[in-house]
Amino acid sequence: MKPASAPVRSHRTARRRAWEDLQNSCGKPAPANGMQRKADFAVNSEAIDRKSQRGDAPSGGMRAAQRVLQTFPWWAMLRQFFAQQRKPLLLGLLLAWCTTLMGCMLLGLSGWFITSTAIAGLSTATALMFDVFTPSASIRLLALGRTASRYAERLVTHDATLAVLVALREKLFHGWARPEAAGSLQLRPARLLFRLTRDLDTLENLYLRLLVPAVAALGTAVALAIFTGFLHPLLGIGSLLWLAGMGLGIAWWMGRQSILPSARHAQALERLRSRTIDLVAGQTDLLMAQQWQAQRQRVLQADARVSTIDQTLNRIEVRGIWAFSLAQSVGLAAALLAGGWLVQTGQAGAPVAALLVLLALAASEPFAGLRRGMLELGKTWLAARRLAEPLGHAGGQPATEAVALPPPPAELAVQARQLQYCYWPQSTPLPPALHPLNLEIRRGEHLAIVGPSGCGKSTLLALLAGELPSHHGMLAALPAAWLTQRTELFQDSVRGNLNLAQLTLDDAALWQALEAAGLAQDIHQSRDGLDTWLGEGGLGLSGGQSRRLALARLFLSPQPLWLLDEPTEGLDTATATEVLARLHQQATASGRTLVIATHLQREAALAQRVLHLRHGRLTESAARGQPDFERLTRLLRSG
Ligand SMILES: Nc1ncnc2c1ncn2[C@@H]1O[C@H](COP(=O)(O)OP(=O)(O)OP(=O)(O)O)[C@@H](O)[C@H]1O
Repeated sequence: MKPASAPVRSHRTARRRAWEDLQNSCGKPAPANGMQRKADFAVNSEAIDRKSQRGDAPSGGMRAAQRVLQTFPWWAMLRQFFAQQRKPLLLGLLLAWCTTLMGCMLLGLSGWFITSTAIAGLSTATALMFDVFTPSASIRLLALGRTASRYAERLVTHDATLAVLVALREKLFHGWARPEAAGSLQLRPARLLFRLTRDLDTLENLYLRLLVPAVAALGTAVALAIFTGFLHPLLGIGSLLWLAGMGLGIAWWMGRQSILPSARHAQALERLRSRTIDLVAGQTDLLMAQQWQAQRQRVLQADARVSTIDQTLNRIEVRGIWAFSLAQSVGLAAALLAGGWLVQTGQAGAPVAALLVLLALAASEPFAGLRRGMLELGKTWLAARRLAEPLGHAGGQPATEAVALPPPPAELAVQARQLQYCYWPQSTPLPPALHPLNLEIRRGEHLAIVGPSGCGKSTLLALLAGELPSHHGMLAALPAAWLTQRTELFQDSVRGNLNLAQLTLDDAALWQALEAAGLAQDIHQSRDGLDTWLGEGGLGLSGGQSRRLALARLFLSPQPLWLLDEPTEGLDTATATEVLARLHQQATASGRTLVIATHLQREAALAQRVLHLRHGRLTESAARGQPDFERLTRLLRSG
C-alpha cells in the first residue's frame, strides 16, 4: 500500500521539477559539456586565484551569499536600484511608512474621539469639560498629513523607480551593444525587444509592489505593537505576531502558489508576441508556403495558454483575498475580545478599547498592498533573473570604446599576426572560422578577398572593422567604415540615412555622394528629394537602390579604411560597372584603403592584390600582373 504522504510528495516533486524546468528555460546556460565545464572552471579558478593573490579570496560566507544572490536574483537587482537612487528610494520607504501609520492613527483616533464624545455627552458636566478641539484638530492634521504624505510618496517612489529603470535600460543597452552580445541577440530579436521593454518595466514591482508595501506594513505593525504594548505587554507581542504572521503568511502563500504560473505567464506572453511578429512579418512567405493557417493556429495556441494561466492566477488572487478577509475578521474579533477584557479588568476605558479595535482593522490593511506584488512574483523573479547577469556585466561604456583597434605602423592600414577567430570558442568543438593568419595591407592599397562561400571573408572584415573582438593573435587597423552584405537602412529620410556617416554634411555633399553611387537621378525624381521618407529597412526603395544608398553613405564616411562585402551584389551590370568605377575613383582620389570581399570578377578587378581564403585559411596571395592574380580572378563569377 502507498504511504499516505505519497500524493503530497509527488505534488512537491512535480512542482520542484517544474521549477527546475523553468530555471533552465529562462536564460540559464544549458548544462555544460565537459569542455565547457573545464573552461568555466578555468575561468572561475583564475578569478579566485587573482582574488586570493590580492588577499580577498571569497570566504565560505561570501560563497554562500553568492549562492543566495543567484537563487534570489532580486537582491542583486535591489542592489542595482539602490546604487542608482539610494536617497530617493529610502525617502520613498519612509514616506510610505508615514502614510500607512497616519492612516492607522487617523482611524484609531477617530474611534476614540467618537466613543469619548458619546460617553462625555451622557452628563452635562462631562460634556462641558470634554476637550473636543485637540482631538478634532489632530484628526484634521492627520487627514491632511496623510494626503500630503501619500502624494509625496507617490511622487518620490515613482520618480525614483522610473529614473532607475531609465538608467538600467541604458546600462543594458550598452551591455548589448558590445559586439559579441549584439551578435548573439540578433539570433532572437523578439527576445531582445521583450527584455528591453517588458522585463525592465516588470522590475518596478520589486520596489513599488514588494519592498514599499512590505516595509510600510511591517513598520506599522511594529508601531502598533509598541503602542498596544503600553496597554499590556502581552497585547503588544500578540498583535505583532498576529499581524506579521497573518499578513506575511498570506502573502508568502500567494507568492508560493503564483510564482510558477506567473513566470510561465511571462514566458507564454513572450511566445505569443514572437509568434505574432513571425505571423505579421512573414505573412507573404507563410501564404506562399500555405502555412498561414498553421502559424495562425500557433498564435491561437499561445493565446489560449496565456488565458489559462490568467485564470489560474485569478483563482489564486481570489483565494488570497478570501483568506485575507477571513484573517482580518478573526483579528478584529480578537481585538474586540482584548478590548472588552481591558475594559472589564479596568486597565482601559471604552474609548481606548474602540481605538484598539479600529487600530487592529487599519493595521492589517497595508498587508493587502502586497497582494499584487505577490501575484506577479514569478514574473518579477524571471525578469530579475534574466536581467541580473547582463546588467551585472554591462559596464555602461559606449560600444565604440570597446571595439577600437590599436593603430598599425605608419605605412600600413592593417597589420595582423596569428589572427584567429572562432564563433563559439568554449561550447563546441567547431573548427575556427579563421585559422591563424598573418596579413599586412598597405595604406591606399586596394585588396580583394576571394574564396568559396563560408570560407571566412565576412568574418575577416568583421574583425578588421572591430565588430568582432580578436581573441587570439594581434590585430592593428585604421578606423574602418564597413558596408556589410545586408544593407542597414533606417526609418528616416534619405538625408537622415546619409547623415549617419557624418552629421555636419551639407546638401551639396549628400548629392555628390548620391551621384557617385548612381542614385542621384532616382532621388531627384522622387517628390521630396533628400527628404523622401523611407520605411523600416529602407522600405520604399528597390533592393538595388537600397544598396546604392548604403554605398553613398560609405562614400561620405571619413574613415581611412573602407571594407566592402559584395558591394554590387544585386545591381545590374551597367549600374554596377558605373558604381565600381566611381568607387575606385573616390577611393584613389582620397587615398582610402579598400578591402572588398567578393565573388564577382568586376569587383575583384578594382584590386591591386587578391587574397584567397579556403576553409578559414589564407591559401594564396597574388598581386596584379602575376599569373596567379589572373587565375584567381578568373575563378570568380563574371556577372
Ligand atoms: N554569427 C555566426 N555564428 C556562428 N558561426 C558563424 C557566424 N557567422 C559566420 N559563421 C560561420 O563562420 C564561417 C565563415 O563565415 P563567413 O560569413 O565569414 O563566410 P564568407 O566567406 O563571408 O561567406 P559568404 O561568401 O557566403 O558570405 C562559416 O562556416 C559560417 O557558418
